[in-house]
Amino acid sequence: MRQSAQKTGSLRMGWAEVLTTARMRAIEAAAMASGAVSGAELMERAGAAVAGAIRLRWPRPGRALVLCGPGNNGGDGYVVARHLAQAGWRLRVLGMDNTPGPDAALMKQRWAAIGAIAPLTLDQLRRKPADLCVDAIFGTGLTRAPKGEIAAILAHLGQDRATELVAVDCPSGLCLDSGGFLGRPREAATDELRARLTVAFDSPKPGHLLERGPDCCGELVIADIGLRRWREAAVAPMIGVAPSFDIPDSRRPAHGTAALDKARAGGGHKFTHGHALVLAGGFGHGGAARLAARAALRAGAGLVTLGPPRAALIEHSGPPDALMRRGVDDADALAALLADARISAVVLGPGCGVERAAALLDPLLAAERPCVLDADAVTALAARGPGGLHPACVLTPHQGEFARVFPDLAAKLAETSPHGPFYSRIDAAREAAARSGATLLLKGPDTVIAAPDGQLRIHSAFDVPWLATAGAGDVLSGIIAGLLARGLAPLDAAATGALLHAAAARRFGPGLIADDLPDMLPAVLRDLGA
Ligand SMILES: NC(=O)C1=CN([C@@H]2O[C@H](COP(=O)(O)OP(=O)(O)OC[C@H]3O[C@@H](n4cnc5c(N)ncnc54)[C@H](O)[C@@H]3O)[C@@H](O)[C@H]2O)[C@@H](O)CC1
Ligand SMILES: [K+]
Repeated sequence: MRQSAQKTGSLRMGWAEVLTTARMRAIEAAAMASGAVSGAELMERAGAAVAGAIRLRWPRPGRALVLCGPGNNGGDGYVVARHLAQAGWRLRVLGMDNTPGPDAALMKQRWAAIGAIAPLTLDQLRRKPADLCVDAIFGTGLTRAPKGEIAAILAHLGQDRATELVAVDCPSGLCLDSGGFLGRPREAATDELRARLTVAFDSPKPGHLLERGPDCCGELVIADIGLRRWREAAVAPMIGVAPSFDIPDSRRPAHGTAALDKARAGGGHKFTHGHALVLAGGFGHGGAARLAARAALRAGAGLVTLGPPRAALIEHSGPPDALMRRGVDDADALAALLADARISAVVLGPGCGVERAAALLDPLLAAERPCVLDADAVTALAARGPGGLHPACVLTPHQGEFARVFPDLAAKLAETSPHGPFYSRIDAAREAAARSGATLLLKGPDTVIAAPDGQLRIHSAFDVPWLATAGAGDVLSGIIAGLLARGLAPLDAAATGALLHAAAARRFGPGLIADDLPDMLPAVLRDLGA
């Protein structure tokens, strides 16, 4: 997501609902069935919103080329053309030679009354240069990979970096349920469509936030077209629980901080803020655990104990003095330590060593304590299989670790197909959470967090590429553990943790190293009013 998405009123509140394309269609259908609004009215609002967003960014009218596809996305395009022409733009409209549905047909007719429609062909596209090109070829109705002339047109648009591209709902070909381009490899490609601006309707879709979506949509604007009443009335059976996402720089993410407020309401004693235990590895490998422990302290855990083998205790004698240290040699020692019910969260994995992580996993799981399983603990899980976890476990794999534990799901995630929707990171995280019985946070700039009951959050942080730095994952584990220790539910702890982690990186800026992250947390928490 680029910067000005934050300026749209509906997104400023922070956690927002993300709609799958099926749910979006159901909401539109409910609105139209109510008789309160017609499909044509919705299309007028959608097209007007796109034209308005264009005029805000390019106030001086120029030459615009509008490409209209065979369905309602094309219908929106004809509305955009009409509004831009009325605002003094010089228009060329290329349209598919078909009979669209009644709403799009009406919009085509309304445009035809004031301007020409040339055929949507590569030849026509190349004829005259334009300052701006509006892509209204395909939106949420894309079911299969574009072929033939349309594929050639999209390839041409992908290669043409000189014309500003504005996408209606999405760059055409993008699968809005996954963020991949149908029929193309899942990785970035040099000729993929890169819009400067994408105007989507009512709510973001997963494809705007995942995989190629953020890079290819450019600045994302969510236009309110008056469907909110039906979205809020929509009940779960339509499509299950909708995921949420965070917007960079949002000041007060309602749900995220609500969870923190609740945790803080416990009172002032250090034990009411929980006690996090961070298990560390052998001598010389303690840096990762120290990062996690510092982050757990900064995230507000009342007490944090670092637990290396006794022989490695000496390595941890430096600051912070607020940190407690306790030797944990083996499984028996951990079981004994966890007999203290005041230890309310545990981190296992960062810098731990796979063998030690595997040995400590059994007593940790037996204690049924909220825990974060990261790094070497995830690798250790791969050997024994992901079964037998519990919902208070938060598993935090990056893509590579995910593939070790869930190779079949990772393989599905890498697949491309000519038909949509693609198997998405949402599908993979949800399936992995259900299979393991744990809360799963699949790391990336497009972090997806799934609870075993199907609840989902998306945390989009494409604007902080400098967060991909050694040790940042260890800090994330520590933040989540700190929040778990304070009593947040696993899904809230993981989602709020991802949000605080990215916000800390954003506040620091480029040049960040993982050591800087924990110490940015007080400022971030202050900003959030938490
Ligand atoms: N339904 C509504 O009330 C509203 C819809 N809106 C617009 O409508 C769009 C969805 O409209 P549609 O459902 O008509 O879908 P699209 O306009 O995205 O495209 C669907 C059309 O393309 C065809 N198609 C799909 N894949 C193809 C391929 N690979 N090659 C050739 N043809 C292909 C389909 O058979 C169908 O005719 C949204 O993205 C949005 O832009 C907006 O106007 C808001 C209101
Ligand atoms: K489009």
